[in-house]
Amino acid sequence: MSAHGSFQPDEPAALFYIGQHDGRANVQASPDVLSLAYGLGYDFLTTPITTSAFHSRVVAQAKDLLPPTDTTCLPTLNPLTPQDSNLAPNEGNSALVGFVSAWIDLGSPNPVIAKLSQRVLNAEVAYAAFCGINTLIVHGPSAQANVVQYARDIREALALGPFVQLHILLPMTGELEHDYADSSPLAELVAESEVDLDDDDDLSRHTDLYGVWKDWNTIRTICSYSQKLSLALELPRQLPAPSLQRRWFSEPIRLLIYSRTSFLRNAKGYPVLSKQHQQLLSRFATLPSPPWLLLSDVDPLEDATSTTTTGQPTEPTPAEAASRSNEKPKDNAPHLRYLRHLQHTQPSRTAIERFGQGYEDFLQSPLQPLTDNLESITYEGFEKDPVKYEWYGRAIAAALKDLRKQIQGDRPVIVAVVGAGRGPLVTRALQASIQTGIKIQCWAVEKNPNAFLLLQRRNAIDDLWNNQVRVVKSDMRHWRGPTAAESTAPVDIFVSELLGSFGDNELSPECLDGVQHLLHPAHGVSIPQSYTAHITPLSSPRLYNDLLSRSGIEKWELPYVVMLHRYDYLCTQTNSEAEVVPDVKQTWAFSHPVPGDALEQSRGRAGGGLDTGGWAGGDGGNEHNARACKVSFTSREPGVCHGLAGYFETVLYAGNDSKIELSINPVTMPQKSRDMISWFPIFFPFKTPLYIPEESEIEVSMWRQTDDRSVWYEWIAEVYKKVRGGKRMIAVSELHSSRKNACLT
Ligand SMILES: C[S@@+](CC[C@H](N)C(=O)[O-])C[C@H]1O[C@@H](n2cnc3c(N)ncnc32)[C@H](O)[C@@H]1O
Repeated sequence: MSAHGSFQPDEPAALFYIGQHDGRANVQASPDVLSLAYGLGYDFLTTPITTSAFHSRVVAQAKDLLPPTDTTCLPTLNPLTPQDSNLAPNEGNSALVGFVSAWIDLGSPNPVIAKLSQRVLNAEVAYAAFCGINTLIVHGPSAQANVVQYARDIREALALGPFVQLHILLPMTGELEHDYADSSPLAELVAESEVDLDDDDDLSRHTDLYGVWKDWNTIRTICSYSQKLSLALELPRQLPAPSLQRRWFSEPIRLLIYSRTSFLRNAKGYPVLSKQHQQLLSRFATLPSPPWLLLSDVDPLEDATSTTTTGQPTEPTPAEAASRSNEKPKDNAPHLRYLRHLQHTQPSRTAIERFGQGYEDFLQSPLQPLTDNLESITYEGFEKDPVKYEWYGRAIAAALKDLRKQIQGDRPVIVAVVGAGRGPLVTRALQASIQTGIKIQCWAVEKNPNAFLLLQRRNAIDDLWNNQVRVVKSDMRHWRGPTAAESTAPVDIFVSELLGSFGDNELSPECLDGVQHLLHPAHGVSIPQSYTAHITPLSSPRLYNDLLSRSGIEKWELPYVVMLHRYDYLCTQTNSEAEVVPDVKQTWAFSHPVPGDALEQSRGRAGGGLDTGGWAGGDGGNEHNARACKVSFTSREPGVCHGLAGYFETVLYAGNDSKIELSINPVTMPQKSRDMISWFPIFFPFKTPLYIPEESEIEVSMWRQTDDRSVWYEWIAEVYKKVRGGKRMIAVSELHSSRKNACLT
């Protein structure tokens, strides 16, 4: 393993050694210490930036100034002297992670301490960056700190160097296992001074399960979700509730800190992690850039190597040497070896995880197969789906059996695959005919000229379709259907796959409307018969951050297709198997053929005629495909909503004794179409993240709008806090609209 952590997928995360994580007893990183650490298998080493001499100097300065007599004249800090830091610019520094002094107290209620702390932070960050150490860890705010002031200081420090990366060290829960809150000698001086802590400034932030997360949210919000800011999260021995684990998983954690207390001992006395810890680590290991693992307070270099803190190995005395030769070889780094073992024995990935590797949290514009002609490689991607075509085959077979009973005589059943692509559904239709023994006349209609060529080739191959298929190059809305000479009957079954991640977002309703007039009026079947769109509120700092870094304002007004990976559902419920699942609500539904007179009425308004195929447009001819909804969600835990995750479900065919469905809704997908890989979810972003307090309601309004020539979506969310006897509105998002990027019909 290289000395530098690499961010390649699958590559095990790098590990660090640090001494005491409060930064005071840290081993000073000399070249000797570094090579000893590498020898043990560590990749990086942490180091304090300044010395104890510097600490003493600042404490002395603080004592002189306390209690503050004139708070308008706050202290400055003299520039660093050679005694203040052992660091110097050096090539090896890229393997070091700097610890900003743990004894500062940013945001202290005492103005002298707050100011001195800020000056120390700036001096240390600037000097570390000057020396080439750009990865720096800063302790989170103390229990008494003003978090807003703390965050403001961090924001200033982030600007001190172009490559500076600050990792805020926070415990996963509010329980103070370490000295997170009160280790600061500077803070201790407050007690000696006459400045009282405000009585209201209680420590309740840290007794609230989400208190630490709330602090983090304040810090990163004030730092405008800077990409230079991330988290070093310290893991307790007992992990908190799964909901809080999921929340942290969605945050930009670059370092996971395991200290001695995170480990248990197995029967042989070796350090191991609990099952829950292993599961959490496995989850993090699935990330394209897994966090680095930082071992703290374990395997001290001194114990393992007889190394002094200056890095010089000490000679054992003759007596020590004699006794050591009788000992069995000592495992110098059991914690490290154990974590390496876990890294190399991670569970294998699911079908969708393998398929989506490299696409995690990657925002893509949805396909527009109606306006664009797809590439062969895109079709090839669809065709790899192990579930979708199988289910379509079953649906066609079931429909054939049901229709055979309804069709008079023994004429073949007319099956038309509309939007046939390269023909996988044509193959399934022919196979269903063989399997059921029901004769069909098969049509393949495709508007993409390149795919049309391939369809003709496939048809000509004896072993494939053997010229059984009538291949038509046409937009389905303009197809006139089989002529009287070709068929004595209208189409019995239309088979199509025109669905996007949100069901109707690739204009399946508009396309199928345009061909519906060719369907047998009495018993004609559309496969799919219906589809529904679904949403749930999502927290994903990762996606929000990605959008922030993109140019243009239109980026907030578009839905994106994305394989969601680093996110948290804000509203959940428990299913019948006692599993926590997202609360996913339906927005609207479409079914085919369009029931009743809806189509005719719409067309009538538009002045178009059914027999022309397609509609004239512009006068409400597509109004029957407009939709609107208002759905409400409850959030028990606090969070931030960055957008809405969208999904679809479809009934391919529900017949006399079968119901064949596909779903990408995470709640129903395991039962309906597990392992299907053709669709990732869709994501509707919010330009301004919405803070969601605990016990609140999120009301989402959504529209599918049409001006007859195009279709677009609009979305908005309102947040209400439940109060006694009702609810009070506390936030509302902008009204987003994809009209400027509408899908053309
Ligand atoms: C998502 S692809 C599915 C292709 C194929 N059925 C499959 O499952 O692999 C949709 C196909 O429908 C075609 N298509 C979309 N709208 C169409 C229209 N109005 N008329 C004809 N073909 C259309 C596209 O060119 C594309 O080949």
